Amino acid sequence: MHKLVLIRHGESEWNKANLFTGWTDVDLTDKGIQEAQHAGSLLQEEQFVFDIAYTSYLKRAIKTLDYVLEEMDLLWIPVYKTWQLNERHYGSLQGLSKKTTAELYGEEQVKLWRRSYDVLPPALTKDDERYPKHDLKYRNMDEKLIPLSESLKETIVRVKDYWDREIAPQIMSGKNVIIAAHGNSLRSLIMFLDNLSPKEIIDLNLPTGIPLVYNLDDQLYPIEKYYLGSEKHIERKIKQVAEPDNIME
Ligand SMILES: O=C(O)[C@H](O)COP(=O)(O)O
Repeated sequence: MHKLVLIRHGESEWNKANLFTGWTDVDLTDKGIQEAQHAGSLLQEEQFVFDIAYTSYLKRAIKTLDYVLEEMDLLWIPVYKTWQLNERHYGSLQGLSKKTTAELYGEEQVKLWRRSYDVLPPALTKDDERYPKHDLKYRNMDEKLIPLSESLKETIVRVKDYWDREIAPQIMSGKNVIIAAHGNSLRSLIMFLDNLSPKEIIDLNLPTGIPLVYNLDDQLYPIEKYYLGSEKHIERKIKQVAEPDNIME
């Protein structure tokens, strides 16, 4: 049996402000730091040990992983960063308030943008300052791969490609892996791990900073999965993510 742990980054500045974030590189809030540290201490208490870690190019996920590994005294393990684990690109919604967007376009439309499998958020144009090519991090990236907007469907393609090439072989070879990433890049991973349908994925919402543990068989099919932490607290956090009006605390 193989163990895999997924963790969505702790609360970010833009989670707190209720803004569409996507590839915008915003920092953790103090609460987000505490969530990450708490996740690390839970994993430590439960005697998890990791051999290798993966994260995105975005500091909210990178720092979450760092706080987790620091709590576990595992800062020395190899950490691989990739744009392929970045949050789904939210196109020209990035920077807009989720609440105001719902008032302008209606809650149904916002739910489609946020949770449907294949509805694309409105795209950026290449002269927009939010276009990733203007960001140093992506300067060596093949322009054909740089998104102007992504639905979950597109996000899954790049997450699955990285999973198949890099992560799955490490797990198969016996390594314990932790992945610190984002609400929708992790929903993508979960969609293919759990073999969810486009209808089933709509209702999956990931809380910030809570470790999700998978026990996988030799073919990497899930045998069991569970969140670490108090059930009531986790349910409340999931609800906040699911309902736009409750995202603000
Ligand atoms: O990019 C964002 O705004 C968040 O990380 C995820 O947002 P969502 O829960 O609205 O998809």
